[in-house]
Amino acid sequence: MNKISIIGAGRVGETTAQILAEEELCREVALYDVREDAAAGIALDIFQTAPFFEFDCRLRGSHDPAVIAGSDLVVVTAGFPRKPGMSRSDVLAANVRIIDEVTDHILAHAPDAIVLVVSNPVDTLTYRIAQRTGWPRQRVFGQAGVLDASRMAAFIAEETGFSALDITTLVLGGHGDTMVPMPRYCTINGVPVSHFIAPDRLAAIIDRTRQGGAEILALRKNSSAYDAPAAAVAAMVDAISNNRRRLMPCVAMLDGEYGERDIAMGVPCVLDEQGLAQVVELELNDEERANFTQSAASVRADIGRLAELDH
Ligand SMILES: NC(=O)C1=CN([C@@H]2O[C@H](COP(=O)(O)OP(=O)(O)OC[C@H]3O[C@@H](n4cnc5c(N)ncnc54)[C@H](O)[C@@H]3O)[C@@H](O)[C@H]2O)C=CC1
Ligand SMILES: O=C([O-])CC(=O)C(=O)O
Repeated sequence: MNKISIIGAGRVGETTAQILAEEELCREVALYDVREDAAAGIALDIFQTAPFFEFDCRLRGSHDPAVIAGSDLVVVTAGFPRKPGMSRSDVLAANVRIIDEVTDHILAHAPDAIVLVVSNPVDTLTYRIAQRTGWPRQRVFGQAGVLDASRMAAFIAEETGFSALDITTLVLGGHGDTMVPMPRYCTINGVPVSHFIAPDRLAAIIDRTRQGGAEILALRKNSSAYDAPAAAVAAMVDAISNNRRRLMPCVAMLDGEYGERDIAMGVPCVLDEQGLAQVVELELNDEERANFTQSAASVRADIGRLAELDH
């Protein structure tokens, strides 16, 4: 991939830029932020790590949105993070204005790009960008489940003592308290986690996963999580940039899959160089189905607020 832009050079944006450059996932990373000179300073600072991390990817930052021109992929990390005690939905009204402005910059300067949305509430803002651009779901999708699954994997590694490398997890649904961890699909090198973890301990891990973002927020206090979120974004970018056809949970626009339509939420998808190549439909059991439906209802409540915010 030639050029990847990051809109919003805050904590998640900056950390993502560093990983994309270090891993040489493209030839150029462009950073755009409304804060005067901030993106330029961050790009320069990261480029000056090139001799240490041995990369020759270029970085450029600006408060002129034209810096994103010609991007193959745009990562959207602009917007307010929540503060302790808030839900992600509490920043919807503030962030939808930012996201609309950002979308117009993408339409104007990067009309052929794939858009990877990170800003919260990510399901609703992915939906918003899909609506405003009118682009197919293949090119507009969001990051949530890759991060949520990595948290669940960390908790399982702590609980069992097994290497995090051997743990596979899956989290679907909206990126909120109603997210849907899928223990039936969680294994340690193919062995179901239920073989190693008692039901009450597994229930506690599921609950902790649902609260994973709030746990970091409560500890960091001045910011929400950004190291693992940036790594999750970079993993998705790597799948796209290297045409890997990886199976990853993505915030995808649904068109009847899982019984839902006109909504964006987390489902397993195949990522390749075109973006979101395919939504994979799993057979859900009764409990998973009930949880997924409840999660869809909560995302839909936020999507319903978009119309009110337009007035
Ligand atoms: N989907 C996910 O899994 C995750 C989502 N997030 C979300 O990502 C967003 C960013 O989080 P942080 O980087 O921690 O916040 P931050 O406050 O460090 O950075 C946000 C950046 O957006 C910029 N910005 C604001 N309005 C803009 C505009 N109109 N155009 C361009 N840039 C603009 C700000 O100047 C700031 O630099 C938040 O909404 C947060 O909730 C964070 C972690 C995980
Ligand atoms: O918790 C937050 O607000 C940020 C986020 O989405 C996460 O870390 O999962």
